[in-house]
Amino acid sequence: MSASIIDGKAAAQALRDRLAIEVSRIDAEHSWVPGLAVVLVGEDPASQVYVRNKGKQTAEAGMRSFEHKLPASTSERELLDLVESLNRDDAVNGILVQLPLPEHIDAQLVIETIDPAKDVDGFHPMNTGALSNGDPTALVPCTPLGCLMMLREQFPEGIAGLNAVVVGRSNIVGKPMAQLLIAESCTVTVAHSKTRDLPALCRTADILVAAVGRPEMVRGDWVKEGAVVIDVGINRVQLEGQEKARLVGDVAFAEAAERAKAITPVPGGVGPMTIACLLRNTVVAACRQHRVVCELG
Ligand SMILES: Nc1nc(=O)c2c([nH]1)NC[C@@H]1CN(c3ccc(C(=O)N[C@@H](CCC(=O)O)C(=O)O)cc3)C=[N+]21
Repeated sequence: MSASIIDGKAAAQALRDRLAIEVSRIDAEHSWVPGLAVVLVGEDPASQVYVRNKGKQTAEAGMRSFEHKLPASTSERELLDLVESLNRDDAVNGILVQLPLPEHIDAQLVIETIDPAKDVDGFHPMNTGALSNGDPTALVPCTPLGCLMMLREQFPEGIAGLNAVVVGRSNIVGKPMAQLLIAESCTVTVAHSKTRDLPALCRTADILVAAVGRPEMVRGDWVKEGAVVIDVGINRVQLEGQEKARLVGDVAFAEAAERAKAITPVPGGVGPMTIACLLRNTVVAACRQHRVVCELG
């Protein structure tokens, strides 16, 4: 089998097109547009590029974008004060504080200070709890939500009853991905660094999600024939004798593509969908805050 390549860029564009239509409808009917605040502490160049892309795509969808760039020396108290002022700002419907934060700042405390109704990352315990309770009003973390949207497209007959293996148990991807798949009635196994015979476990997966942050760790012979493979990894690897770093996923793409039915590439797979889902969560959050109906499902 030779896999079809799941076009995350196109899927993200299609979602952003729907969002733009919804935003212009809201503007016409209610005279407001959703606003997203992104907070970046420190000057990590990769993070800066990523924040710039988010700002651009937010504006392209007709939404308001508020960027707050703070120096790495910002104190925890100053950051908490900013978050609290964004919580009170009616023009701000979604708040994202870019992670990781400098070591002198307690990231969990910052997350718990964000108003759960504006927590478009879905990292607040109120939202993680709601997701694990199967509460449809939970704001769901963007990366797993994007993965689920792409998975659904691959299975017109539905994913209920399929075996899903999630490799990685992080709070931002592995755990919420597992919760979403449980809610979809998959049979879910979460694997991690202590898992015994990971290759054999992965070979049981109809749906294989790799979210470990180790370049090309998942090999081709770990993939069941006809499986759908979602590669969440975005690893920058510096090749000898080459100037620019190359982006690779957590899956050895060429090998896996020989056995999978479909697979996401890196770049151009999960990453673009993550940003589109952030915008989607912002529109959904804004509609709830204004108590208007949102036509995004
Ligand atoms: N509070 C918080 N929420 C996040 O969602 C969050 C965060 N912090 N910190 C950083 C990570 C990273 N992340 C990415 C999203 C999209 C791409 C993306 O679009 N990548 C492109 C390639 C970009 C490139 O070329 O570098 C792609 O995969 O095609 C990458 C990385 C969200 N994160």
